[in-house]
Amino acid sequence: MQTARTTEQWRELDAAHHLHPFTDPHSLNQQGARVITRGEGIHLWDSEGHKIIDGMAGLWCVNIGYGRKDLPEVARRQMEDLAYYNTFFKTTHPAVVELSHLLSEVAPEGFRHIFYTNSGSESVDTMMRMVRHFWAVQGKPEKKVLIGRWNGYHGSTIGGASLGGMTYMHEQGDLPIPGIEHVEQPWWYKYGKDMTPEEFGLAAARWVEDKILEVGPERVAAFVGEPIQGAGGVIIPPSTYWPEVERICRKYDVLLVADEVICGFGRTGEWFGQQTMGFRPDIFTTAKGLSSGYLPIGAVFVGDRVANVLVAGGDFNHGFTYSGHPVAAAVAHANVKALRDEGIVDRVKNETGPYMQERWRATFGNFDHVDDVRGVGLIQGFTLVRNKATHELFPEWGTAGTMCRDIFFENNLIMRACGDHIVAAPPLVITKAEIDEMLGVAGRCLERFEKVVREKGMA
Ligand SMILES: Cc1ncc(COP(=O)(O)O)c(CNc2cccc(C(=O)O)c2)c1O
Repeated sequence: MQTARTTEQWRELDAAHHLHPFTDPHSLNQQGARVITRGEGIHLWDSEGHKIIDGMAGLWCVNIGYGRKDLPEVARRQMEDLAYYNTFFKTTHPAVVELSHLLSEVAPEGFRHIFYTNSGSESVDTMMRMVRHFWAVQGKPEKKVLIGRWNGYHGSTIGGASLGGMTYMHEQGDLPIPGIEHVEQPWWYKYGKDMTPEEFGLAAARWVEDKILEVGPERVAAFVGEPIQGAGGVIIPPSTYWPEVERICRKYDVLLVADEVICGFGRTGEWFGQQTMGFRPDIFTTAKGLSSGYLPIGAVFVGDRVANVLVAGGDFNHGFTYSGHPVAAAVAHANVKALRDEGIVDRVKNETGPYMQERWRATFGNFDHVDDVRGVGLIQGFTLVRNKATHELFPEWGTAGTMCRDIFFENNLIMRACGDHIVAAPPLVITKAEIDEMLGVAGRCLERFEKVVREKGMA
């Protein structure tokens, strides 16, 4: 529904009536929001007619690309047949049944049960209540502490924000809630420089063991982490980290949870990031790529050990009005089916992912203020540094990142600054030619960024 207005009119109404997430309203209203009106493949258009390369797939979510004609048609048909019915009180409907069956097929072995939500945050909160319920029904109600990582991101609900390790979120709303602990993140570039990455991965995993022993294994319900931290700046742990974390969780009988909201549905070149990073969780949370953002939906994949206890454990008193919403479920089914049947996930693994990683390193590997160039599949990043030789970061964390992000934006390219990490996660349908297009623009933007760094005397 797009009333014909000028950009200025949209901006004025937006400033008057719309509160944006994670935004300083005063600052935004001074410059005015960019009005995005259309999308096609990896490109967006704004109300001024600018064609924009969306190197972030929206918010890490439009895996299948913009402008699909099939998904709106699926939504229309489902809406006409059954726009809504709930899955409480012994009812179900074909859309959520078919989606559940399909998801059990694309999931790693041992995940046959799915609980539905409307977002990643709700998936995380669902998981938090589920793991505590899992131990309580087995007579261990005191086994309820959840361990996350500093600089991990698990959403913006009270539970998800508490489990996440973004301290600037904890400061708003008196978080974290009780029963949440954090360990340091497996960021080799900052914490592991005196070790090989492999040695650091084991050391970082031992932080989890130390915390379990500090809290007491009998009180720890689960350890929760993103296979690769996304919003924290694409922090890719060394290969030894996750297998060692899994070994430690098994040793102390602590459930292992993967938050796959970003890493899921092909982002890393496998269906799920746990497969790329080499570990098997007991539960994993998803959203984003489940529907490619075409409609809000999330899903918690429950492994057999937990599902068997839940199924036998009586009422799990949790759920949402829109859990398994018919239209969202139908669109998610069509989306996942297309990711599979059009070979999109396979192409990320075998063609466009390797190509992106090779071109990403070639494009950013030789700048004076860019280091730790990294990535896998179609999730990648690098860190802006003051001195590459000494690994010295810029003094005011985030200033350089914002400068660089703004230069991308001025050049009609969207990439994210997470502090001084620059990250990208384009739609999975990106072609090799579009990767060349995107990185051509990005490389020129980095040249501009380094010129500004020199002019400002930041080096
Ligand atoms: C790992 C993870 N877990 C949970 C959530 C929460 O999902 P919802 O937003 O749907 O409730 C996320 C979301 N990740 C997210 C959301 C919004 C912005 C950015 C960013 O990188 O700027 C990242 C996420 O990345």
